[in-house]
Amino acid sequence: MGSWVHPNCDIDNMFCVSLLSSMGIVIVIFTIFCGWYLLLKSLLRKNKAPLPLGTFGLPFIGESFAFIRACKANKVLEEFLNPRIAKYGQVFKTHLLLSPAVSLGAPEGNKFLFSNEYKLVQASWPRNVTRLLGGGSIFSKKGEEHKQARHVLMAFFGPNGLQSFVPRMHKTTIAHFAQFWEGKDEIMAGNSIKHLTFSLAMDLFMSIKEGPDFYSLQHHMKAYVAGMRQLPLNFPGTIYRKAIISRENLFGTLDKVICCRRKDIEEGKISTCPDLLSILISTPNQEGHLATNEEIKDNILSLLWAGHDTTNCTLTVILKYLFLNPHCLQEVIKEQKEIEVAKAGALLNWDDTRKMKYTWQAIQEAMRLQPIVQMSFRELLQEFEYGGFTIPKGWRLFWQVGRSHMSPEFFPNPKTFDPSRFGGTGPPPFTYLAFGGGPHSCLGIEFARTEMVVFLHHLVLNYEWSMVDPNEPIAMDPFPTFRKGLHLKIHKKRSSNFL
Ligand code: HEM
Repeated sequence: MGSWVHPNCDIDNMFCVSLLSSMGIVIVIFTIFCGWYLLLKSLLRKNKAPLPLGTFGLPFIGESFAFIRACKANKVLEEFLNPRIAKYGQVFKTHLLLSPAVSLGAPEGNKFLFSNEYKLVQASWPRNVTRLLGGGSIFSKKGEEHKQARHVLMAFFGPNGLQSFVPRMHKTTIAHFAQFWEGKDEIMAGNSIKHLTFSLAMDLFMSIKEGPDFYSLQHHMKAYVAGMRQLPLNFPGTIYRKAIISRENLFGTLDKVICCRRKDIEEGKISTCPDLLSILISTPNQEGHLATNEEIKDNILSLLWAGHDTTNCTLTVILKYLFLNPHCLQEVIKEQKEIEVAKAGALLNWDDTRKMKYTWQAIQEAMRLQPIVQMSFRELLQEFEYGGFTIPKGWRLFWQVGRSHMSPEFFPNPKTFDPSRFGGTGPPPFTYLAFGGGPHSCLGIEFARTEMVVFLHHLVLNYEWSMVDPNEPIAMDPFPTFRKGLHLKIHKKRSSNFL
């Protein structure tokens, strides 16, 4: 009995057979090719140094959770680095924040990394951060473009640029103490100092004093900065989405401020260097180009982000170490008194701040014991060999600020707070990295140094302080933050010369 067959069925069957056999051929060719490729790769690898020891951890997540947990607990060295160094050696591989990564060791690894910027490695920030910083930001620039951006910003952040702003910093600091510390016997120092460093940035970056623009920027900065610590989940209701919206709101205010300033400069109503904004508007890069509004906005936001919490967290850490080491505090007071006597009531200037050598040593020592920025990443531009290992292109190098800070070889009695380590020629090169190193080292180091010594000048001459809980724990958020806000008892020693 003949079966009923659709007239198109034979054609379909033939088509299926030929499709299957073609696919079979493709699969066979693909398999041969892959086998050949793997064989070739393994033959080539035989002549190459091996990959560093270490583990990539879980699929996709890698060792990110262990790393983030150690960072948050302020125990990167003890809980993440040291166990791996003990197991795998100074150079080891891991998998962090969605990418294979290698730690090179210190100080040799630091030297290697910083001297190969632009050549073998380049700065690399996670996508969640670059999306919020914007393409015009110095943090997003690579190679030649980075050099150009840095050149323009140094017109403000270099010693020559900053000199004229020191008396203004001192004045704002005095006003801050009068508003927030005067008449109090207790204070949450973390909040107060955060407000001061924000006020200084507002004033020196854009000449914005407390008022509607100040409060609007302060409000939106909070949500913006919170987004930097999130995965880039851009959905309604996520912290990341809120940060993106805040960036747009911040841009709204900045647009208005930049527009007014351009007009004032064009009409000759204002000098071209009363603050960072005017300098950015009027300073061409080495190729003669002026910055666009987008670049100016991206950079101002980036600098507010990079310079605000870093400096205020550092100041709180210093207050702790000076309180716990009264003999060092006495040295700081002695130095500041000598400067004050010589000033005879005038506001501090640049030269005064450079005379505050012991105070600066105490700040550096506090940052040795408690690094503020914990680590950073670089992306590998090409494969290279280091320490007997092959490091493949596309992996990331991650360096840790504190890796050599506790080494007795470079810092004898490493747990002791001893500012004099930074006297003379200071620690050996590439062992102390609180402000990074190489072409991407901290752009704001002189700005931060000046803010901090001016703050300490006023504080130690006018106030005594004690920590309500000397064991108040510090969490990394992402910078060292006292869990209770650094609760201090304060006592005014005398009425200030300036009040
Ligand atoms: C005590 C306070 C500060 C600490 C501990 C600190 C630390 C650092 C570190 C470790 C780096 C290097 C990051 C890397 O290599 O990937 C860096 C870079 C940077 N810092 Fe700071 N910083 C501080 C204050 C500031 C201030 C006040 C500003 C500006 C207002 C600033 C702006 C920058 C910028 C723009 C970069 C990137 C430079 C570049 O890529 O060329 N920092 N900082």
